[in-house]
Amino acid sequence: MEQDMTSKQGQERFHYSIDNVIDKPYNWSQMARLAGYMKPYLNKWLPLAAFSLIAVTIVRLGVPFLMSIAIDEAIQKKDWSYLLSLTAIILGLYLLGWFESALRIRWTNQLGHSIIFDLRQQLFTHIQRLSHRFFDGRSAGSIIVRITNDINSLQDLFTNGVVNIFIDLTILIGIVVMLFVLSPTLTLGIMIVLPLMFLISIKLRKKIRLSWQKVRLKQSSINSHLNESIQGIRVTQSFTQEQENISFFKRMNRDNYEAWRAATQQSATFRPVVDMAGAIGTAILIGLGAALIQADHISVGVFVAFAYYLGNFWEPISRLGQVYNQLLMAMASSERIFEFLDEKPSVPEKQEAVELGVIRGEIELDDVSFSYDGRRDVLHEINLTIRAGETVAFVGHTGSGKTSIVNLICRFYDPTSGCIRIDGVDLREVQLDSLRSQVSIVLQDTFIFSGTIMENIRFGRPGATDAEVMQAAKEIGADPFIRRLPGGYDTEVEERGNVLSQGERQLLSFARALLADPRILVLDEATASIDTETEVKVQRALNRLLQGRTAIVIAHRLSTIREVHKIIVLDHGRLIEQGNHEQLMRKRGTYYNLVSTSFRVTEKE
Ligand SMILES: Nc1ncnc2c1ncn2[C@@H]1O[C@H](COP(=O)(O)OP(=O)(O)OP(=O)(O)O)[C@@H](O)[C@H]1O
Repeated sequence: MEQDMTSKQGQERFHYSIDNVIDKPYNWSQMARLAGYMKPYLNKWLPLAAFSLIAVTIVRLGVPFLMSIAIDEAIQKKDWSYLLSLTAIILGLYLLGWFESALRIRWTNQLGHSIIFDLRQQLFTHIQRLSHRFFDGRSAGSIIVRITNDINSLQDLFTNGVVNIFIDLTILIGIVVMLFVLSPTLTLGIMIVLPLMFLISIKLRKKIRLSWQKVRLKQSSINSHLNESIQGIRVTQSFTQEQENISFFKRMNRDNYEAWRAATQQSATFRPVVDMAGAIGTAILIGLGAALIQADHISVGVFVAFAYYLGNFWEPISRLGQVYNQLLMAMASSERIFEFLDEKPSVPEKQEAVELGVIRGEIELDDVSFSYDGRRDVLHEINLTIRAGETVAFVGHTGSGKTSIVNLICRFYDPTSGCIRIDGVDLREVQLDSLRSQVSIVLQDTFIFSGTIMENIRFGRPGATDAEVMQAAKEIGADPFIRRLPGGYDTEVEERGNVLSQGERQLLSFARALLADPRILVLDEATASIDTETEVKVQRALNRLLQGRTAIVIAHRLSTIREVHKIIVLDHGRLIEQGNHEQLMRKRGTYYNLVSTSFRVTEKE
């Protein structure tokens, strides 16, 4: 079932298809897989778990039993020294109970957090390696939700749930056994309420579970929307859509609030059911107990022990209900987490993949066709050779397939048919790292990471020294503007590098690429118009960057195109012309038309 945010007022601008309300309560193989995450910690925690289990059982079962002895054997027989020793033992047991619970809270928390740490790390690591295809189909928000919310919802289970299940079950069984030992008649009398309680609670549980799932879905939508609306805030403001955004958020926020309210209300009905069962049980105890005492079937001590045991009986039942809920929530979350973990990269690395040595940088596309979705081919039988050290420009109308070829050369995707070779080696045969470490991409929209300018350039080669970073910046011509910044190379920039201008960001990304010193460089030239002075700087930097390596430029500026060795003209995914500027101009074909229509506006031919 798809969850979409349909509006109460017609068509919504935003659409989130995120998750489903899962109505199948159990998936044991999944639970076993989840439990597997405890394995590394078992050696360390099992002795503690065993200690906790034994200590809790002794305390919870022992105290009421000793009370009954104290009443029947010491108080009624006025044996004060016996009473004193029993009191001392009871106090000792309470002390043991206190020590156990303090210890348990600490270690179960540690266990839970360790498991959550592992799981989150594993999920993040896995996602880092997934292919572009995975990210094509998902919003960043929905991925973030899984790494945060879904994993958080497992936390409760691992910190309290797992351990409590064992302890509570043991106590429950222990109490029932003790009650039967003390008085089977009274026990049977009291247990009459149990089936009734179970019936009501099973009904309630299902409702409660579904309503909590709904809460989670609403939160996921909120998170996805938050992510999107903050990333897109500039567009929102420039189209003055803030009001619409606010009212959409308000609706989602209200939905979330309502879901919470419903879920907490439903959850709150469970406790009274348990309490009611407790009250009925107590009433039966008093009535039936009094009759049994009168008839000399049980002693007063046994009666008191019963009251104690019963007091301890309902709490674990109520807690088990809670754990059951946690278990179901965890099941829904783990299903989503495992779905990501099971996602295989769509460009798999072969077991026997070879490591590319230092490449010369010759690229060959041999009859390459490609489709993103398996339905529509965006590249058709491309044959192309780029010699080592050559600079090649891809030109063509928007959507003609320029970026797609580049995506294939970096092996973000595999061709549907045909083959791509670098220095004669099929890309499907090589280790991805050894390929990608020698190919750099400079995108139009330079991504700036939070950190200093220095760190941002160093991203190109993490091992580079400060001097090397500065050298790269100098060669590119970024040094003067960096030095003019308030903190120079140590100026902090934020995620999108808002303190920098478009041209400055480009120079920064060139410096980054120069530092990486790749054998193959792919450059998606920025389309945004920049002033002539910056243009000259960028062009000079570009020439420096392209020197001595194979370079592919998705070109948007005539000044760049004229300097390249070869121009490849694409049209609707087909390679239709290639040659240098003069040759293609003379041909008066597509390139000629492209230049006269697209480039003349901004530049003279
Ligand atoms: N991730 C994707 N999933 C599905 N289709 C895609 C994807 N990326 C691009 N396409 C489609 O592939 C075709 C070629 O796109 P491509 O990005 O290669 O064009 P381009 O020549 O680089 O265009 P532009 O100059 O606008 O960047 C387009 O029709 C586009 O709709």
